[in-house]
Amino acid sequence: MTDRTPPARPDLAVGPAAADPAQVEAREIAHEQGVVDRVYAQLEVAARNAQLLAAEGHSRARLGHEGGLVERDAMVFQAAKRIATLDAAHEGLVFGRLDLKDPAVEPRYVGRIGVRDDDHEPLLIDWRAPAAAVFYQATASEPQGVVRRRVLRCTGKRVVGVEDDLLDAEAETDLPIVGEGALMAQLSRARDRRMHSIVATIQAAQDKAIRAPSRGVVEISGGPGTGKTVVALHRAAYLLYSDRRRYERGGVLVVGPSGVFMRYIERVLPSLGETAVALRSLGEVVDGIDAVRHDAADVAAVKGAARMAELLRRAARQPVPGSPREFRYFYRDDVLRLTPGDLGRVRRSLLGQGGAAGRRNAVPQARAGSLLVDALWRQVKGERALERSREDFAETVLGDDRFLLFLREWWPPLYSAEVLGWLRDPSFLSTIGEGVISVADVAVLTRADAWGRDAHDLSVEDVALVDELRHLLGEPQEDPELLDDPLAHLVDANLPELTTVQDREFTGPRAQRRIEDDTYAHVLVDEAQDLSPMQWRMVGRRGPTATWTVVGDPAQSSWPFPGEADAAREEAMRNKQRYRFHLDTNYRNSAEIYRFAAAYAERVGLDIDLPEAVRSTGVEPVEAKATDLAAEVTAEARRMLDHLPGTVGVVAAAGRRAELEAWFEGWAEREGGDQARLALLTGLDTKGLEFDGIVVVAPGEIEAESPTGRATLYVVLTRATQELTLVH
Ligand SMILES: Nc1ncnc2c1ncn2[C@@H]1O[C@H](COP(=O)(O)OP(=O)(O)OP(=O)(O)O)[C@@H](O)[C@H]1O
Repeated sequence: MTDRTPPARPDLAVGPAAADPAQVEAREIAHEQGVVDRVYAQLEVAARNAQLLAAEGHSRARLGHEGGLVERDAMVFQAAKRIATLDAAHEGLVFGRLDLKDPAVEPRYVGRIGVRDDDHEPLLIDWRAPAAAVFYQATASEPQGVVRRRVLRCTGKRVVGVEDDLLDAEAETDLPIVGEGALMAQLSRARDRRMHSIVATIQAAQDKAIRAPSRGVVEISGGPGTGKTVVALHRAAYLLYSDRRRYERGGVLVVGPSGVFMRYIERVLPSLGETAVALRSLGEVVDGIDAVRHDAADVAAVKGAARMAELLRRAARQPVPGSPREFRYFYRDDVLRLTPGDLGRVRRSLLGQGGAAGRRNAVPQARAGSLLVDALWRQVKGERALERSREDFAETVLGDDRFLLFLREWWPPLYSAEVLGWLRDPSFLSTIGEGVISVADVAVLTRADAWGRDAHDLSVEDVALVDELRHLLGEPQEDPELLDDPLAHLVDANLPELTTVQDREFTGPRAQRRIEDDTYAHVLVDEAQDLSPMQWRMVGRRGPTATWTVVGDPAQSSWPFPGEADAAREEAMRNKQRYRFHLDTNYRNSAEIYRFAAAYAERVGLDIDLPEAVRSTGVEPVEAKATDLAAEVTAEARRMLDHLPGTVGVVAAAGRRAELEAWFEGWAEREGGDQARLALLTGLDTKGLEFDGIVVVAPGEIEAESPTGRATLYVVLTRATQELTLVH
């Protein structure tokens, strides 16, 4: 079922002057060009005015009514500038026209932003404004007063085509109806390396999700290619428009599966005039970290599990591995000794002082020093010593290099990546893991391939753990009370002796923002079915008071324990109200390709959400048996590149990555460097992406790669718009 009931499509020209279709089209284009020219001219005027007014000073801009106009014009100017630079080649500023039944009402033009004429009458309506909603919601069965909906295809400022839908066949009108329908024209276009806005052809069911009220959590579900991602991005633009103050100030965070995916979607919001959005892949959610490497499936399954939260909570309370376990101090006639038991008591008392969240880094070194001095003072027995006051004693101890060195080692500021590194040690892991993780978990986490080379070499899965620790430990900060530390001169020189190689390796001086700055006013999670419980905790921290958009399709999930992830997702949403939207038309795949993918999914027992693919190409997917895999795959990729106008993806199991690159060495340059139409990908890399042609290398290997390999292969099979070849 398409969202819009197919409109009536009579002969090309309706009405009295049934003329040559090409002539009618040319006449219509010329007319629309006149309108578009007027809009651009007015935009230039607005831009000049905005510049002049802005030059008069910002302060006026926020005063009174006139000020409001300045602000608006400046916005128009900014948005227009971005549109002009970013998307002129693909998408025009004016894209829609509505002709209403009431002949007294002038046609309305809809565009990426709103533009008014000199009398402040709307010349172009912002697609997000209430007056534009009918452009998307009118259907042939419910025309809502619209007779004809027209989509203008522009290249830059030039109108190159129009596509009409006659919505009210009963209406008495002599409006000509031109073209094949905007949606089909849009869906058949060649794909490039970027996702484009669908602002001209948003379908009614999609529009409902986009314009849902900015409350609680909007959940968008649907099978492959139903527009979940692109709809969610348009929703972000809609929210910024409808409550700019709240969302621009509070920030909008978009979380997606990979860096490749973030690059794929990064143009959509700027092309809608919005740039105030943080786009982060799961490996980049924590400031200053950009992890791209994935752990092996079994390692990822342990690191992402909910039990890691308790494991890390325990780790964050442990003594620093390798730090001194006791301390002796000679004072007058006394030998004072802090035993492991004494130090444990002081540590627990300090941990109790880290604020409501019990954060270790929130307790300054000076506070730790003072408690240790108390513990020492309680042991002072000798008469000569007791002649002196506690203050004298404290001054002596705190001025003693030996004590200060001990203090630095025993209560240092802790970096989360450093604490994560402690988990590499089997005995540390066994101590804190008792009753939390299994022997099998310990075996997985202590395997050589479970961790990177050092604290900076983090996997995507590690990032959620680092974030958990950041929130358990608090920000490491220089202790202001120790800034004039008499020991400062000593510390630099002595650091190599003070810490083990491992300690220093895991002490990352990463630039981090403050924890309080992590939150956003809106959080959009794409491919939500893939988040592990630990990743839900990380993302949840970004939006305790935010509104949310959550997008996903459970059948495409690469997380093996959905129950646990659902619980963590509930926790992250904190009982917010849900608004659910379901999309059921596949706009990506040809009907032939999706039929093939759906049959596969059913055969292997995936519980799929079955959308209807609306576009048929007559080209069935091909399965080939290769005797020489490299030769077959490269020949097929060559064939696709030669006759498909857009992109081609070659997908193989992660284990074949290096081999695949060798097969295609030099191809990227041949196809035009960065603009290359060819991409080499692993199964997981393909999440959320699409290509005109897909070549799957040894699909059985992708299936066998992880417990969720079948779901991954289903994702791969649903990436192509035109052609799909599997080489076994
Ligand atoms: N209304 C529309 N008009 C034109 N194109 C559309 C429309 N809706 C979706 N599309 C196109 O369909 C393709 C699939 O959209 P999108 O990637 O958002 O789907 P998805 O549901 O997130 O897919 P998946 O779950 O498989 O990753 C994109 O090329 C998108 O531009």
